[in-house]
Amino acid sequence: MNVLEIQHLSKQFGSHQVLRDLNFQVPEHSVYGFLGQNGAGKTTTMKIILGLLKADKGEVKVLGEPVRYGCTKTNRRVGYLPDVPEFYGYMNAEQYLRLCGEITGLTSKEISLRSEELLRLVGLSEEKKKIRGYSRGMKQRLGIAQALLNEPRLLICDEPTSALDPLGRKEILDILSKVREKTTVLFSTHVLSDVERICDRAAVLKDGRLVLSGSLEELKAQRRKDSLCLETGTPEGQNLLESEFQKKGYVFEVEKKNGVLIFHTSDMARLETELMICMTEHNICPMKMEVQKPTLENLFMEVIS
Ligand SMILES: Nc1ncnc2c1ncn2[C@@H]1O[C@H](COP(=O)(O)OP(=O)(O)OP(=O)(O)O)[C@@H](O)[C@H]1O
Repeated sequence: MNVLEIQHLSKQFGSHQVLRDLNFQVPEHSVYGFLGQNGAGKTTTMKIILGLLKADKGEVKVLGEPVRYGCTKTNRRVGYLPDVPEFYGYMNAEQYLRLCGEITGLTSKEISLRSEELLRLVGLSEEKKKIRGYSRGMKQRLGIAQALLNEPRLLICDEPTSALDPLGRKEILDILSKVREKTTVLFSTHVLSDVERICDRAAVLKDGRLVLSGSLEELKAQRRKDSLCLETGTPEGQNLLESEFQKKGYVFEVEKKNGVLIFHTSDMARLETELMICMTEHNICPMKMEVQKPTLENLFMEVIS
């Protein structure tokens, strides 16, 4: 089942077309990475999902129910962590969650039980100090606890790891990874390693268009360009291999970088076998041979540039 469905979504600010015919679905219990450079339209999309901005065209459905601008009905099932969450600094975490619980109509007992569980989840159960003394990472963790208080079916986090140090980033990613058992997570980021670490699906937004979307495996397979780096003893050997293998149908490209040949291929096994045969026949001695798998980073650079 899809927790979130976005169809033909478009949005313009003045003459600036920010979103152009966006289509994607977020399946239940997935951790979905929403990637894009600064200004790509990630926050705009999230605000439309939350009914905080009006779309010009298209439809957004949360759990099968259409989202309407200004009508927060679907938000009863959605938790939201903005990029810079704001709190009452004079409260401690427990007091703050109690206030949020009371506003959302939870009973006192429900608030106590859920706050205890959530503060444990985000590593703040022993933290008694006022929120004004919190680090950025602690505030993000408290923001996640707050967003989960109402047991949402969809948790939306806007760049939850940006501006955090590696430890803070890891803590947030571990939490998001853990909560997928209970909810579905959509989070925006421009940090690819975050996506590779915890997401099962991702979409890449560029100039308001989705240039890629799917499971991480599907994404990598779409642009599968395994490559093989080869160092040989002599420039003559290199030149021969370069010209021989450029002609092969299963080799997209042969690059030469700092004395290393890089073969981009659709058939790694065949490339390895035929390279070995060719090198043996021409007495070319391989110094180093290394297969490089496509990473999300390479793929992102490919579609963004
Ligand atoms: N209310 C608004 N009025 C006019 N332009 C806006 C408004 N909100 C956003 N924009 C513009 O829309 C574009 C997309 O902004 P958005 O905040 O959605 O991008 P983003 O992908 O979240 O970027 P970032 O990573 O920097 O947060 C930007 O060029 C931004 O300046």
